[in-house]
Amino acid sequence: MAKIILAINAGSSSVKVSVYSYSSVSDEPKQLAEIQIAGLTAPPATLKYDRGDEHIKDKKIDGIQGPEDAFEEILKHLTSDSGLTELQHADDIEFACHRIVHGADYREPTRIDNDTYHHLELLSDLAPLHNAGALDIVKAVHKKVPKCTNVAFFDSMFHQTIPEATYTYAIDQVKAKKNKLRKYGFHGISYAYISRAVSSFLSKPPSQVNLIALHLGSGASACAIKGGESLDTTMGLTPLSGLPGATRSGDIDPSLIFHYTHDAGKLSSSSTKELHITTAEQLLNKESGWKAITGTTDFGEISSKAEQGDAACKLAFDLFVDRLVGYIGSYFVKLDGNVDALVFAGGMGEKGVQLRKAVVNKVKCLGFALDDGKNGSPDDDAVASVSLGKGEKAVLVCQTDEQSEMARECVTLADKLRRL
Ligand SMILES: Nc1ncnc2c1ncn2[C@@H]1O[C@H](COP(=O)(O)OP(=O)(O)O)[C@@H](O)[C@H]1O
Ligand SMILES: CC(=O)OP(=O)(O)O
Ligand SMILES: [Mg+2]
Repeated sequence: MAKIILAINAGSSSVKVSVYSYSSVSDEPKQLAEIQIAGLTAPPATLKYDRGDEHIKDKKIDGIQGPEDAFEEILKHLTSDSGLTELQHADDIEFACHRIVHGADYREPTRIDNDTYHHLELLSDLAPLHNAGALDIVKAVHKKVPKCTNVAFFDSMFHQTIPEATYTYAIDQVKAKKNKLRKYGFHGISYAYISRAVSSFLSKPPSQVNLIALHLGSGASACAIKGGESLDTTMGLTPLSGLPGATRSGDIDPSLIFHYTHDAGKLSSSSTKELHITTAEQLLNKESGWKAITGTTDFGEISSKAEQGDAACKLAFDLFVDRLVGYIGSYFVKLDGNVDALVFAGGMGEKGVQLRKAVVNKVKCLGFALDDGKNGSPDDDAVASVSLGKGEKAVLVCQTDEQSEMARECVTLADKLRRL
């Protein structure tokens, strides 16, 4: 009988869940449905639901308080859809795969039992604004689907191959090791998907493919991928560093926080019993980025207003292009100029026509060039080329899919995860 996997992606502003079935561990999981609640930080949230090729629902939804609420609403929708015959009762779910942003030194997908749960809770201090929401969903699954096996997939896992000189911060090494202060890197589930999908598109094994990959969503990062493995990435100890995001500052001079507010080190009003965040973390993570410069977190809106001459939007747009081309240049050198493709992914990477144009224009000197026609409407496949011709290095758009990456890995590991 077919077994059901739920793959749950708790992002900073959305909860996305895909439903898969599989019969044996040698199967590719088959996607049955995809549902998401987005806009959690800018209510009212929106719910989108697709089953197979059918678009079932797209509506605004009130009263969603956070990720746990969003998940319960999603589960209710899935189990009450009579068209989704494979999932009529929550107990039909064998595995729930959870995207956990910070896994510190976890090196592989891990079954979540009581001990792992508490260990992950302790890690929340390293990613105070990310892990807590995902753990709330783990709790909700435990309550609503007690028979299913919860498995943690870590965003940080893909970056274990980053060399020591790259992941080390130039601070006291005893304190650094004791407190686990180093670059971890995130969006790794997405980069694993991108590396595999692009290698298959280029008809080469991942071990022979070098990429500069850009995951540009509410949180944005870049990654240098060498032979299918992470060589460097822009996020660090937490997802705050590197590129700016919807509400995140990205890299700043660390001294800036002492000039920003005298209360920077005090606990912020968002702190709760489980969550300890300072005013500085609150400001730089939640009240910076596009929201601070333009008043909106929607980069689509920022891009069109920038074109119409809105000064704040133009500043945000140009600032992002500036940071992006800086990292592309740096990673091009780190990869010795052997780059098979520059890959755009994530909401802004996939939909940001103007953004891709501005970035690729600036990195022409590295051998990248865009086909304006293809860039305006890329093919709807997992990977589409938007580059000019065969002479130039490839520029690709990848519709990254963290849920499918987790489900695929879960099927491969199913026997081991069940036995543990
Ligand atoms: N047409 C567009 N052009 C550029 N960016 C867009 C466009 N439409 C949506 N976006 C951006 O995509 C982001 C969402 O990306 P996504 O990867 O789904 O985010 P998340 O981090 O929540 O997973 C939105 O915050 C928005 O800024
Ligand atoms: C790691 C991270 O920033 O994730 P998201 O983009 O979902 O916020
Ligand atoms: Mg995301």
